[in-house]
Amino acid sequence: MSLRLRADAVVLDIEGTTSATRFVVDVLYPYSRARFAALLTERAGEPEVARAVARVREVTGEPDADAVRVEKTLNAWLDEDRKETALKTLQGLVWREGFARGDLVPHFYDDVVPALRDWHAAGVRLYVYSSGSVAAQRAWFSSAPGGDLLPLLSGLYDTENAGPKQQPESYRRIASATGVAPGRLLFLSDRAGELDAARAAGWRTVGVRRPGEPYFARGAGDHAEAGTFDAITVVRSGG
Ligand SMILES: CSCCC(=O)C(=O)COP(=O)(O)O
Ligand SMILES: [Mg+2]
Repeated sequence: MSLRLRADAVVLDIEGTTSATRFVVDVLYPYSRARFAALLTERAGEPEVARAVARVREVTGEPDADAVRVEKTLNAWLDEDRKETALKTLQGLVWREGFARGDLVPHFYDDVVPALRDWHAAGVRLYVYSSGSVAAQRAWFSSAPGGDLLPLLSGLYDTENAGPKQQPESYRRIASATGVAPGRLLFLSDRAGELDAARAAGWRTVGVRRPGEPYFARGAGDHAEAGTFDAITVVRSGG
């Protein structure tokens, strides 16, 4: 089924929406898991690492947790696929270097990049809102196989600068930062809980349901649905 929606900006979820969850879980997660010990010991003095470690200790209520204990916590969160901000910050630091070295190449579903180029060419602004950190998002989109996609993007949001993805307040914060009216923002995500929160903030929503994705069977609740990005036509104000 194809959808035609009025919006001035599209906000993209990554995992399960632009890209395969399997790639994130089978490639990115092991890559970070194998490098946490070195990050926590050799780079503990870097402000970003120190801040994230302090947050891990705060969340777990273990103020004296040493590097080994923090690593155990991070790995347990990875096993649960818990979208904890401190975990995402530390993963982002590791992945950024993996992408820069060419160890990692991001995955995008085939329909995604052509649609992003079309929407951008039509004057639709594009943003990202993902649990993956802004550092990870920047590395992800700039290392896209067909060339750097960052010039297409007007802004990047994560759980650090916008807040949790299932809370309407996060979507209000993003709307206000972009200056786009909530009713003109279209959020694409694989998770009904995120779509519900966006709609509660007055946004338009489309559930992206791709066969094989973990949330495919659960459906998108009562949100409009699309199986691929090329099934979505975005029409700007006055268009
Ligand atoms: C390049 S972001 C890596 C993906 C990730 O770690 C993640 O948690 C994505 O979650 P999303 O909110 O995009 O479903
Ligand atoms: Mg997702």
